[in-house]
Formats: sequence, C-alpha cells, structure tokens
Amino acid sequence: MIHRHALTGLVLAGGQGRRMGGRDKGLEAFAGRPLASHALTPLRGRVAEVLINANRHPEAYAALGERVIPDLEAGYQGPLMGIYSGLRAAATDWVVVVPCDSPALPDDLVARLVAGRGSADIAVAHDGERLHPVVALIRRALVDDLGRALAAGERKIDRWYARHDWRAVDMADRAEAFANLNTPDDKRRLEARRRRESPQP
Ligand SMILES: Nc1nc2c(ncn2[C@@H]2O[C@H](COP(=O)(O)OP(=O)(O)OP(=O)(O)O)[C@@H](O)[C@H]2O)c(=O)[nH]1
Repeated sequence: MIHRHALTGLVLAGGQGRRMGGRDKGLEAFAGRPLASHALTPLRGRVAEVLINANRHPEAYAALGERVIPDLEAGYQGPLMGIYSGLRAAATDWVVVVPCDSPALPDDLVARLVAGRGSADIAVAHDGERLHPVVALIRRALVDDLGRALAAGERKIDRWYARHDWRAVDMADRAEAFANLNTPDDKRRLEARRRRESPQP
C-alpha cells in the first residue's frame, strides 16, 4: 500500500496545443470550466498535494487552487520534461501523473494504480488496447535517472519506462474514461457524450 500522504498528484498542462490552434489546452472551456480542472477530480482528496505543470498563463492555472510549476527547461520538450519537473518539485515518495486533456478519468484512478503497481517502480494505465504513458504512478527516487536520460536526449516516455521495473495496470473496464481531447472536434464530441451520460435537469 502507498498511503495518501506519500502521494503527489501532477497534472501535465505544459503542452503547445498545436491541434487546438496553439491555444493553452488546459484552459479551454469544457462543460463550463477549464479542461485542467476536470483532471483534478480524481486527485483531490487522494493525494497529499496537487501540482499543475504549466508553461503558459501560470496565474490562470493558479486560480484552480493548486501549486503551479513550469518545466525546468523551456522549449516545449514534451511530457517527459513535465514529469521530470514534477518529480523534482514533489515532496513525497510517489507521484501520480495525469494529462490535462482527459476530462473523464476514473474516480478511483489513484487507488487502481497503487493496487496494480505490485512491487514495481512505475505503474501505467492500460485501457485494454493501448498504454496511456501520461497516466502513471512513478517512484520519485527515479528523478536523477530521468534527469540523466533527458540530458542524453531521451524524450520518449515509454522508452524511459522500459528501462525500469514497470507494470501496466489493466483498466479495460473503463476504457472510455481515457478519451482525450486534442482538437476542437474532439471537444465537441466529448462534450456531447458528457451531456448524454449526465443530462442536466
Ligand atoms: N510539461 C510539458 N507537458 C507537455 C509538453 N508537451 C505535451 N505535454 C503534455 O502532455 C500531454 C499530452 O500532450 P499532447 O496532446 O500530445 O501535446 P500538446 O502539446 O498538448 O498538444 P499538440 O501540440 O496538439 O500535440 C498533455 O497533458 C500536455 O499538456 C511539454 O513540452 N511540456
């Protein structure tokens, strides 16, 4: 078991949002509030602290009520740099990473990653068809190794995971929860699905 006090939540919102017209994706309105705020739902109350990793509009992200941290190296080097920055900033032994653009992640995500980890250092969500490398539980002690990998030019998350004791956690029963939103079309489709699933009175 990993106790809640040993966990930090990390929302990755540091991307360029090119497929969203270059807009800051985490701040796009989704179902009436910023997309990144939906990613906080499975984390709040289940971790000791939540960090939001963002490279633009830090004050807008801070308004969501959590600590905001930028990438330690600028230049949009990809999510692995966001994970590294989060591991560096975290005060706990474990970090749960989620992306800002998956607004329907399972409520029990943290518990499932913790339970599914076994004795591995990294646990990664799998939806039955594919791995979701940015939905993961990572041991903070790997931070120095990740720093060296980044310095050596590594930018692929799954390749870095593969060099460690990692495990996929089967969440095929909740595959639809991993739908993410890259384009304005995705946003319309997912908002429509949400309205169908929980119609407002
Ligand atoms: N910290 C950080 N996070 C990133 C970076 N690039 C992508 N991410 C995050 O990684 C997750 C997946 O991102 P993508 O959708 O592949 O990339 P994106 O930059 O957001 O969007 P595109 O430019 O359309 O690919 C999201 O949570 C992004 O916020 C980056 O350079 N730094």
